Parts: sequence; structure tokens; C-alpha cells
Amino acid sequence: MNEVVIRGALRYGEGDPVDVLVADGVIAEIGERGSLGAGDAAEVIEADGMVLLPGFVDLHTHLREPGREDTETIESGSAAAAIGGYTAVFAMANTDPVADNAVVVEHVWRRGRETGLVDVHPVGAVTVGLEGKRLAEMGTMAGSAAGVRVFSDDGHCVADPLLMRRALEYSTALGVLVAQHAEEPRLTSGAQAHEGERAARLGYAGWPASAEESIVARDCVLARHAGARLHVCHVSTTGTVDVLGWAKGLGIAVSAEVTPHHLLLTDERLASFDPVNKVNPPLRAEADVERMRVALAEGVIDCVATDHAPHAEQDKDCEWAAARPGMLGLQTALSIVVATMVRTGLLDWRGVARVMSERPAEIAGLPDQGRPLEVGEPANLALVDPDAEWTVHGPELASISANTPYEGMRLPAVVSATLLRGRITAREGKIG
Ligand SMILES: NC(=O)N[C@@H](CC(=O)O)C(=O)O
Ligand SMILES: [Zn+2]
Ligand SMILES: [Zn+2]
Repeated sequence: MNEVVIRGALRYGEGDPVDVLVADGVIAEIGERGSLGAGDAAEVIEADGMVLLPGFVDLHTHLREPGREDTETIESGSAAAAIGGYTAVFAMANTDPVADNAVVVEHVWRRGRETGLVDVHPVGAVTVGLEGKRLAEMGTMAGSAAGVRVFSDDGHCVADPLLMRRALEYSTALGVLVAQHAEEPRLTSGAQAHEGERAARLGYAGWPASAEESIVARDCVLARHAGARLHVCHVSTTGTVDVLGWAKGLGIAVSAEVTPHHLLLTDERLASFDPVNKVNPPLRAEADVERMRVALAEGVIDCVATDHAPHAEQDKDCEWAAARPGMLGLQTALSIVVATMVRTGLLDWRGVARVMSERPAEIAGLPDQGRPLEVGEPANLALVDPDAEWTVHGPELASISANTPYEGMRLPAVVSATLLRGRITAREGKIG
């Protein structure tokens, strides 16, 4: 029998320390500290002073397999996820070939299962080839062994309102979720950075806030009339928060995510000319970052999603305009959330559980993730040392790529252990 005793942890960082016995994939017993002896077979995790949370769920990950295994694989990305405290990730469809059919989504799903470090849920493309012209066979992907429940053309916006309307209507019939990369392409053609003073001074074409906000507003209206749910990827502007607040106030079924980098970094980074800071949507202004934090604390933005986007060295170590957008996120997400939300007093550990685990699990409809830390619940767990610190070094991360914007930074909080259905998938920064 696979047994683990976690000794002396604080559930959600609250109350008295407890011992937690994990057996047969579930939380079997919870008692006061020192009450649960380790059985013969049990592995013991000494967790004095540590915070026990439900395992994190990432609604937005790029694992690059199939097609760009030189930058990330399902195995390497799963390792990064497990080390980062994740027990489930949603792998975006912008692979090569695109995940727009049952064969590709089943491949991703099966490779995830074989790897076994984290539940890998493939996201299906909304349109064939992410081309925005014809709807993909959403029903076939939903009905496949992969059981696809989230659809997105991420990397591209479903810009055609008629296609988006149809996708939302189908999604309701299928009981699945459409996640939109909100970027009006007519407003971002040639864009290199957040439209503002800094980009103007450097001569970069701007990516205006209105390109995001106009699509979010349009999609909320479409979702309302279709009676559909809508999820907004990587929210980055104050105006989008205003639109979300308006839509939620009307009872429109919209949810939204913010990335760790949009909670911390601004377009001040442009001054470095380092394309590691190039990302879609772009790093925005200080006022936007401040608003992201408050909106996440207040629930207008529901959750954190990494938009983990590995890229090869040659696609990042080049001139700004030629570089691909995107940055790593899985192993640094918790630390950035602690730095921006916990250390600032905006969220307590219950709040961290809500935005990193419970809400994303609810949004995607995962019944066994983001569950309460109670006896009988599945043992999908993240154990966090809140007082430890670490220094980020890209090449030391589990990802094949190293494009982290946090290189050399000292960050708070370390994921000490991750358990997937009672099995230790990562411990002290290493697999298993
Ligand atoms: N975020 C990014 O800058 N890049 C993502 C695509 C995306 O999320 O839009 C990628 O796939 O590299
Ligand atoms: Zn995107
Ligand atoms: Zn993305």
C-alpha cells in the first residue's frame, strides 16, 4: 500500500499543525500533530511550519508536443508542473500538428497519462488549424478518450464574430468551455509592445489595450445571447477588468485568468531590449499591474494561469522584432503569487488555494481537483514552505527551454512536495 504521512503541516496556513495520512490515493486520516505514527510502509514528510494546499490547476500551459519537442515535451513540461505544485494542467492546442482533431488530443492525453506526473488535459482548437475559418470538430474531441472540455485557439483570437458565436452555441450544447485569446487582430498588426510612452520612445508599434477590451466586451455579449459560458485568457488591462465587472454584474457566465507575469512585470522591462520580456499580451503599465492584483483579490479575475510558453534559444536570443512571444511560468507561478498577492496582504493562503486550485478546477469542471483538505478527498496536494526562498536559474528549471523573465531573482516560497492521487510526484525541486 502506498502510504504517506505529512507531519505538522498547517492546512491553508491556518489553525494548529496537523498530521495527514494519505493512503490509497485519498486523505485517509487527519489528526493533531504527533498523533499519526508512520506505519511500516509509510513515507514521512516532515512539514513543520509548512502550508498544505490542494494541488494547483493550470488552465493555460503550452507543452509544445507534438512538433516542438526541442523546446518542451509533455514529459519535461509535466516535470516543471509537478515541481511547481501543479496536479493538473491544460495543454494548449497550438502545437504542430494543431490539436484540432481526436488523434492529436488523444495522443497528448495518453502521453500525459504515461508520464504520470500531472493530469494533462488537452485543450482542443476551436477552428481547424487555428486558422479562424471553419469550426473544428469540437464534438468529436469532446467525445474522444481525451474527453476534451476546454477549447481555445490560443495564440490566435477567434476574431470572426460569427464563428465565435457558433463556437459558443456548440460549447453550450456540448457542456464544454471556450477560452478566448482576446486580441482584435486589426488593432495589433505589427504590434511589438504595450501601446504607451515606452514603446513609442523605442519606436515599437503598439499593442493597444482596446484590442483586448473590445474582444472581451464583444464575447461577453455573444456569450450572453448564446446562454454560454466564456473564459478569458491572460487578462492584462484595467479596461478588461471594467468589462468583466460589468458582465459579471449582469450575470453573464464569464470567467477570467491572469498570468503571474502580468501580476508583477511592467513594460519598464522594454528598456533592457531583452526579448525574454516579449509576451502576448504584452507587459503593460504599472496601473494595469496594480489593477490585476486587486481584481484577482476581489474575484473579478477568477484565477491565476501560467501561460507557460517555452521557446528555443534562437527564437529568444535575437532582435526584439524577430523574437517569439512567451515566457516560462510553471515553476515560478506560486512564488510570484506569494510575492505579489500574499506578501502584499491582498490574499491569504485560503485565497491562494482559491485562485491557484479551486476556481480553475471549477471553471474546467474537474471533479477531483481543487477539493477541500478533508478526509476522504483525493490526495492531490501541494506542500509549501512559506519562509524559504530560492533564486531562479533558467537552465536549472525542468523545462527544456530556459526563457524565464525571473532569471537571477530571489523569490519567496518553495514548493516542498507535490502529491498526485497520493503519490509523491515532486519533492524539494526534484521529480518523485
Ligand atoms: N503568450 C505568448 O506570448 N505566447 C503563446 C501563445 C499565447 O498564449 O497567446 C505561445 O504559444 O508561445
Ligand atoms: Zn494567448
Ligand atoms: Zn498561451
